[in-house]
Amino acid sequence: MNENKITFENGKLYVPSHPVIPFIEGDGIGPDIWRATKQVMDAAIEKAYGESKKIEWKEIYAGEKAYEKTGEWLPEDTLNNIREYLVAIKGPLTTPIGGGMRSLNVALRQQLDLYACVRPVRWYIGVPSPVKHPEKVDMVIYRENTEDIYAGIEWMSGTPELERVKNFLINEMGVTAIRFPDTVSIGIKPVSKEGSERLVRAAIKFALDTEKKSVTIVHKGNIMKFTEGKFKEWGYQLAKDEFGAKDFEGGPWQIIEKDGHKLIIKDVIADAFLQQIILRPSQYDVIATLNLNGDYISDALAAIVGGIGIAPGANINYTTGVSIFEATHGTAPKYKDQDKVNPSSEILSGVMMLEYLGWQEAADLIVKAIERTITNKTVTYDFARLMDGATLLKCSEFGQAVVKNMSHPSILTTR
Ligand SMILES: NC(=O)C1=CN([C@@H]2O[C@H](COP(=O)(O)OP(=O)(O)OC[C@H]3O[C@@H](n4cnc5c(N)ncnc54)[C@H](OP(=O)(O)O)[C@@H]3O)[C@@H](O)[C@H]2O)C=CC1
Ligand SMILES: O=C(O)CCC(=O)C(=O)O
Ligand SMILES: [Mg+2]
Repeated sequence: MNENKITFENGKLYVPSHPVIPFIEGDGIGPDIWRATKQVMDAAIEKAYGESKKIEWKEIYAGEKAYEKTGEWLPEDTLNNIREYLVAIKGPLTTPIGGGMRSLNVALRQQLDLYACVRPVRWYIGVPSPVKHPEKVDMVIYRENTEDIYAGIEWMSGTPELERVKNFLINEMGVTAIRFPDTVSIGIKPVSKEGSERLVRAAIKFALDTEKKSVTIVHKGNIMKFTEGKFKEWGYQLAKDEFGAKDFEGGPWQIIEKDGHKLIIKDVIADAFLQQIILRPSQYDVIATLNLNGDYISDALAAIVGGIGIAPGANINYTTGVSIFEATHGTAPKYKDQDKVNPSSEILSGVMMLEYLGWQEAADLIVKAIERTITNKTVTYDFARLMDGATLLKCSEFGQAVVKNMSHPSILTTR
C-alpha cells in the first residue's frame, strides 16, 4: 500500500504526514486562483510543521484541460484517483447553458456520491458588505448535493422522448396541469428519504459537535409537498428517532439536549428565509436544505458577507470519507488569465480541507493571514471597488501578501 495515501476506516480519516492529494486546476479563472491557493497552503503547512508535514500534490484532469489532453471532459481516471486518494481540491469547471454537456461539477458530486455540500458563510473583519451588520452572519449551509432537480432527469421540448413522458403523464397519470403541451419541456425532481436523512443527519451532527444553537430546515414544502415537504418531515423525524429530539413549545420545532447543550431544530419556507437572512441573520446557524435552494442560498449569503470572492465549500460523503473542496463561485470567464480575481474562496476551501485533515494549525495561520491582508486594505478588485483607500492587488499578489502576513508577529504569537 502507498504509505502516502489517506485512508478511511470506521468513520475516521487517517492522514499520513506527506499525503498525496489530487487537484483539478479548473477552467476560466481556475488556474489563477489555484496557483495562489497552492502557494498559500504550502507556505502555511511549512510554517506550521516545518518539514514534518507536506502535501504531495497530484494533478488530475477535468473540463477543458482534460478534453485537450484526453478527448474526454471527465476521464474515468480522474474519478478513480479521487476514489483512491479520498481527498481532493478543485477549481471551477464551465457548464454550457441550455444544451451541451451536463455540469461536470454536478457529475463529480453525483458519481462520487458526495451528498453534503458544506458552505460556511461568515464575515471577515474589514470586508466591505452591502448590509449594516454583516458580523451577524455566521452560518454553515448543508446543501443536499445529489438529488432534486439537479439530478438531470429532464426532457427537451419537441423530442420523441418528451412526447412519451408527456403522454404518460396525461394519459396514464391523469395530469391536467401542463399549460402549453405542444412546447413544454419537462424536468423531474427526485427527493428520497435516505437522501434527506443523511443530509439532515450530517447537519445535526455538525451542530451538536460545534455547539450551535439551531439547525434550520429550509424548504418550499407548501408548494412542492411530496418532495420539499417530505424533506422537512423526514428531517424532523430523524431528529426524533436518532437524536432523541422532543417537541419544542408544542412542535413542530424540536429540541435536542445533549451534555447540557440545547439544539433547536426548526424549519422555514425558502422565500421567507431569503428575506430573513438579510433582516435577522443572527437567528440562523446551521442550514439544512435541498440542492437548488442551497445553490441560491449560497450565493445570496455570500453577497451579504462581501461577495462570492470569499465563499468556500466542500463536497463530502461522510460514509466513505471521499471529499472534494471547491469555491462556491464559477469560472468567471471574463476574467480568465487576467490574474485579477479574488482567490480567497479557493484558499478558504483549502482551509476547510486542512481542517478535514486535522491540520488545524496550518488552517488557522491562513485564516489569520487573510484577515490581516484584508484589514490592511490590500485586496483584489472586488473588494477594492467597495473600499475607500484600498491598495489594489492582482490575484497572485494577494496570495503573496497572505503568505507574507503569515510571518507577522501578531499572527504567530496568537497561535
Ligand atoms: N462549482 C463550480 O465549478 C461552478 C461552476 N460554475 C460555472 O461557471 C461558469 C460561469 O458562471 P457565472 O454564472 O458567470 O458565475 P461565476 O461565479 O463564475 O461569476 C459570476 C460573477 O461573480 C464574481 N466572481 C466570481 N468569482 C470571483 C472571484 N474569485 N473573485 C471575485 N469575484 C468573483 C464576478 O463578479 P463581477 O462581474 O461583479 O466582477 C463574476 O462575474 C458557468 O459555466 C457555470 O456553470 C458556476 C458556479 C459553480
Ligand atoms: O456546475 C455548475 O456549473 C454550477 C454549480 C453551482 O452553481 C454550485 O454548485 O453552486
Ligand atoms: Mg452555485
